[in-house]
Formats: sequence, structure tokens, C-alpha cells
Amino acid sequence: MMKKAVAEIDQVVGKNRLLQESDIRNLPYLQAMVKESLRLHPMVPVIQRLSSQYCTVGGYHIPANTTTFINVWSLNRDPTHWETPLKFMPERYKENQVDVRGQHFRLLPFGGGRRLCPGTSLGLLTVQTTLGAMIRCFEWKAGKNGNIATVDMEEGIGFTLPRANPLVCIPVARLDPIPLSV
Ligand code: HEM
Repeated sequence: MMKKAVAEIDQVVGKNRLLQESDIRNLPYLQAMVKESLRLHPMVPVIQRLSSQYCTVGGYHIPANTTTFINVWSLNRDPTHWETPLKFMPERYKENQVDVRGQHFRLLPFGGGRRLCPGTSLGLLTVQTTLGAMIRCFEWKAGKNGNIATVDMEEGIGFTLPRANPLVCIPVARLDPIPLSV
């Protein structure tokens, strides 16, 4: 997976410069990696709404003034909507054109409707560019000694979804020297 991301970035960015925001549109695999991370580990695992009037949703009667919780974490992993839902698989978005901007209810990392996260575009671009630059410039070895084969992805409890255990990585420079021009 990492090899695929490195190959894509190297091909698009070339040898003589660093990755820029404007490269992101040409990096579909990197975009898919971020989308898949947001699916399995949404930063806001539960969103809520207050009903302004009586309504029924999926056969449930919801009185006016009732707080309803939407479990984004479990929607994003629902086996009726996702094949092998627990597998981190960026390749799934080649076939599946599902988007993260609140139009597809099986993937809601930024919520949806009129309270959709207003920072969606900025948030996505920031994460994609940061991750892309990290992959472009370094090889990341997991663990204090850089020798852990499997990363512990256990989640903790919180309003935003924290890791249960911190991840320590050792960056090893890939570009030596780092090109001066961006
Ligand atoms: C990857 C980054 C981000 C993620 C995953 C994220 C996720 C979310 C989610 C799930 C909600 C609740 C939406 C709902 O209830 O339907 C939300 C709300 C919000 N987000 Fe973000 N967000 C991100 C970045 C940002 C950024 C960069 C900004 C501002 C610059 C921002 C500002 C807000 C605000 C103001 C709200 C409240 C909107 C409202 O209640 O009307 N977010 N975000």
C-alpha cells in the first residue's frame, strides 16, 4: 500500500521538487487512502441532531425536541453497505464512487445536511497535503526501534476519536538532499 502511494507521488511530483497542494488532484490513490482512514477512524464518531418537529425515521417515531445520535462510526463499517468493512482498502474507491461530502449516508466523516462541517474542503486538503508531504520526504518505520510489523489501531474513547495507544515512528529521509525549489 505504502509502495503504491510512494510510486504515485514520485510519478506525479518528479525528482526535483517537493509536493504541493496543487498536486493533490492528480493523486487519486493518496486521496483514497485519506478517505479510507476517515471511513474506518472518523474524527467525530457520533453526530447529533435535535428534532424541531415530530417525524419518523426508518419506522421510529421521534417526538419534537428530541436529541438523536447518529453513529457515523458504525455506518462507515456497516457490512450491508461495505464489502469487507474492517479491511483498510483504498482500492475500493476505484469502483465505488462514494464521496465524503454528506451526499452518501454510508460515509459521513464530515456529517451532512445544513450542519455539514464547513471546513470539509480545508480539512481534506490539509490532511491530504500533509500526508503526501510526509510520504514524499520520509520512509516511516513504525515503533521505537523502527521494527514493528503491525501498527496497533485500537481506538480510545472521546468526543473526537483518539488512538488508545500512541504511535511512535522513525522518519528516514527519502530525498537526500531535499530539493530546494518547491
Ligand atoms: C479532517 C478534518 C475535519 C473533520 C473530519 C471534521 C468533521 C466534522 C464533523 C463530523 C462535524 C459535525 C457535522 C454534522 O453535525 O453534520 C463538523 C462540524 C464543524 N466543523 Fe469540522 N471537521 C474537520 C475540519 C474542520 C475545519 C478545518 C474547520 C474550520 C476551519 C471545521 C469547522 C467546523 C465547524 C464550525 C463545525 C460546526 C458546524 C455546525 O454545527 O453548523 N472543521 N466537523
